[in-house]
Amino acid sequence: MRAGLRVGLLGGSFDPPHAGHLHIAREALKRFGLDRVWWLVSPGNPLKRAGPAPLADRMAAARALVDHPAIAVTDVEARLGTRYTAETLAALQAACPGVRFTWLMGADNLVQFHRWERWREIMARVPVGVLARPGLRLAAQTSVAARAFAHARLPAAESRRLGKAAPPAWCFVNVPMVDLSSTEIRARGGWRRPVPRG
Ligand SMILES: Nc1ncnc2c1ncn2[C@@H]1O[C@H](COP(=O)(O)OP(=O)(O)OP(=O)(O)O)[C@@H](O)[C@H]1O
Ligand SMILES: O=C(O)c1ccc[n+]([C@@H]2O[C@H](COP(=O)([O-])O)[C@@H](O)[C@H]2O)c1
Repeated sequence: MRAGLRVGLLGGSFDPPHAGHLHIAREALKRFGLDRVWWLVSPGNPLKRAGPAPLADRMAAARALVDHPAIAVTDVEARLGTRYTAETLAALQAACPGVRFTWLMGADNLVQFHRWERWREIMARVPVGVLARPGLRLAAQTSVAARAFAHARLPAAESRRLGKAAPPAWCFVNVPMVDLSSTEIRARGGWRRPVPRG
């Protein structure tokens, strides 16, 4: 992989993937000055008790949805055997020296970011790009992590510098919002989990 390539990592359960994911991935490419976005389809969020649908189903649905040449769908965490984001980043940085990774997330995840394993290490490893999500813009910007790293916040007007900024650096961008969530899609039966056999 080309040294200096700027890769945004959008981790998620994608249970199921939806237009909101695609929207923020496209916005992140533009707003944060990235060359690529990789979706990291998670084997399972360490903070969620209920397991998601099988990884193969979520990967297939994500691949069917993504239609952009700079956005790739990956099962990197399953391949690396990592579950926590801090571990995943350490392994990716060791495997791809020279690639500049940026962690991407919706505003909801910044609200609870301080509960993630070794979250300060994540901030020290990579720039973090946060994208607006309906109803969560204020909560994100006043969250524990936002306050702890107020000194490392890049103004939205300079968001295109994020992809090559030295960490710690984070930026919140107020992009147009898509009001969709996997929870809502599951609740209306829009994602059929395979029925377990036996
Ligand atoms: N509509 C959206 N707007 C902004 N960010 C989003 C949106 N949907 C998902 N994201 C972000 O994408 C990443 C992966 O999200 P995830 O796969 O958990 O989807 P979700 O819709 O939030 O799922 P769930 O409802 O099950 O929590 C997270 O960082 C999340 O904040
Ligand atoms: O590392 C952690 O402690 C941690 C805690 C919660 C969520 N994450 C990651 O955040 C991403 C979004 O998770 P989710 O389930 O909200 O889609 C996904 O990549 C998870 O692995 C990571």
